[in-house]
Amino acid sequence: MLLNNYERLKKSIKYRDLEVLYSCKANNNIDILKVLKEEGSGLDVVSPFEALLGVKLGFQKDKILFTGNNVSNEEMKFLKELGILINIDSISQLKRYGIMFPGTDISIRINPGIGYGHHEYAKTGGLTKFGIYLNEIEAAKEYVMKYNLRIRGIHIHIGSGILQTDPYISALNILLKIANEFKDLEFIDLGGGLGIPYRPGEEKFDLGDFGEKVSSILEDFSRKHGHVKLRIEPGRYIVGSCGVLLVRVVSIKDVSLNGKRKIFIGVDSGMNHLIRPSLYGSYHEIIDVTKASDEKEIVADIVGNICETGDFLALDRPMPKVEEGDVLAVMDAGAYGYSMSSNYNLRPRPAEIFVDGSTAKVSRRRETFEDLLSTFAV
Ligand SMILES: Cc1ncc(COP(=O)(O)O)c(C=O)c1O
Ligand SMILES: N[C@@H](CCCC[NH3+])C(=O)O
Repeated sequence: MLLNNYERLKKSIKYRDLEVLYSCKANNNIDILKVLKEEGSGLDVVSPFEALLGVKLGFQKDKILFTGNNVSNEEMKFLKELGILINIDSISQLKRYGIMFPGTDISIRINPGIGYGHHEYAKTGGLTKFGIYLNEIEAAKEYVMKYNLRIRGIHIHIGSGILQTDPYISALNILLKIANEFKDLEFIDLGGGLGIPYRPGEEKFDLGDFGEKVSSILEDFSRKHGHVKLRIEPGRYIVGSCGVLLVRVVSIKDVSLNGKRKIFIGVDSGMNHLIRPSLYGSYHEIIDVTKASDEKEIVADIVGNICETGDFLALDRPMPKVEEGDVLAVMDAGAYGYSMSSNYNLRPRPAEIFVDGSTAKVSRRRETFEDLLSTFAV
């Protein structure tokens, strides 16, 4: 499934010079990273350790791009020493970079003024903290001249969980207008954000339409202004459908108050392992894999073991008659699941199992109490 998603996306864009930089914030499972590296993928990284991990795993350095936000001078120094290109996110960062590393290469993240995403929090274009705004470009050019910097690429990333092509085309057109103002650009980076259907019956992203439109715009641009490489930075699209979170039902509460009945299916996991439902109200399909039939008989909230009322994996969900001890599979948990998990309530994270055909291996072992204790100054 992983390779299918990767290949399908790559093949949909016919433009002759395409580079895919997998966005490893979606899922940093080491076996996934190894597979994608073997396929020739590059890496979109957003923190010094993501960059270091990419280098340690053997990703080509010139295929790793660091797109940080509120980046400190210490972090920039670390990345420069590692040999990773920095995609500059603000005028402040550009100025500080120029003083520290005059005469070197950069890329620039532009905020095209429009943002899209599956939730307000998943929009990164528009009035957000991300990127250099269109009305800051003149100032950016001045710093580029002053510090003799070379802009190798320009970049946008307008948001995450986008299911239509149009937002990409609007943003790309804005970016390409600006591209004319920079000489000898090596790449145009369209960012990531391609969505996947989470709900039954939800429409898929029309990859054919996306690929065709993006390719034709880029071909046209290259003909008029000289050749540029196209980069994209998908995360969710590649890994979202590949992951399943397995949880066990430990306790069922069937109660009523003021005439309203409520069934709580309590599991041994929660927002500490998959925060998307609590944070964005996101929907994940949940299947009782212990039951032979999926016939819906009850409506229940599927809740975790964390001390927060907002700790749920699903609300008012039609389910079969789940029993204590059953295992539930929370589907499409491959993107922003483990990578957004935490030790809240001092609960260890689960293991990660990498399944390849009929073989399975532990990619990351389950955390222990000793792991949690190891950072305490006891
Ligand atoms: C700069 C950048 N590129 C790529 C991505 C990947 O996004 P997605 O997983 O939605 O494809 C993100 C995350 O939103 C990002 O911040
Ligand atoms: N973490 C998000 C989206 C934001 C991605 C990072 N900018 C999700 O689960 O959908």
